[in-house]
Amino acid sequence: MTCSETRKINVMPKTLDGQLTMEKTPSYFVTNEAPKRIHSMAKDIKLIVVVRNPVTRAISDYTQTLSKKPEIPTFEVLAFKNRTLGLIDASWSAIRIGIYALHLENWLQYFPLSQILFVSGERLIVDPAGEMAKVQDFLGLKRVVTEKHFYFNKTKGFPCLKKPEDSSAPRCLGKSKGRTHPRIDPDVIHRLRKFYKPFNMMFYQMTGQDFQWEQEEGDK
Ligand SMILES: Nc1ncnc2c1ncn2[C@@H]1O[C@H](COP(=O)(O)OS(=O)(=O)O)[C@@H](OP(=O)(O)O)[C@H]1O
Repeated sequence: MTCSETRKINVMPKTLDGQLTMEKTPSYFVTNEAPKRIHSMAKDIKLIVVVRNPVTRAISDYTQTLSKKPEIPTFEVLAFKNRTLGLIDASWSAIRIGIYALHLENWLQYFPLSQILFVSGERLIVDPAGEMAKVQDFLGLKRVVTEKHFYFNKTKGFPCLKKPEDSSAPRCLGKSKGRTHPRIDPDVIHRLRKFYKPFNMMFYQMTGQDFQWEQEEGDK
């Protein structure tokens, strides 16, 4: 266990009877050592993974880095090992993270599929209550969060909470969620879609869920 993981466990509140403790670290899904370590800590843990079209995910990842380091090369430059040959750079983290089948394989060495819930990032935007129903069912909770808790915020362009527990005002996610993505060369998007297709197919087969990423028109 790393120092930061030990620190995390030490600061986490004790779970009392009738309570669930949740912890969110997106990087665990793509960290090789994570499944083994988590399994040795809690074999019956429930795992939730939010996945979205890996092409959009890569662009979103790049957009986030760009906001912190505006001097980085363009997405088109970073995406290729050799653009003329159309050779994608799968070692670039923005691209590697989207090879979901590869990461899942690692988790399935330690956890059965029944302990993992895959939430569609696309459905979460168009039907947040529907996806939240699946989450609550998976966790064995009563469906407390429902349709009536969400509204679509036109300015933000995303669903927001009508009234969170801790305040009387509606609340959307912060400015760093739902940023406008830069325009990416359609040829590059096309090449990336081709690159991900076999991995996506493998992922659908492994999870028994068709996320329909091949049907989408744009990158969103
Ligand atoms: N309700 C709502 N409001 C705002 N944003 C929403 C919402 N639901 C899903 N999303 C999408 O979540 C994306 C950001 O999530 P991240 O994966 O970057 O978050 S985190 O790093 O795991 O904290 C973010 O990606 P970007 O659009 O690229 O910013 C959103 O598309």
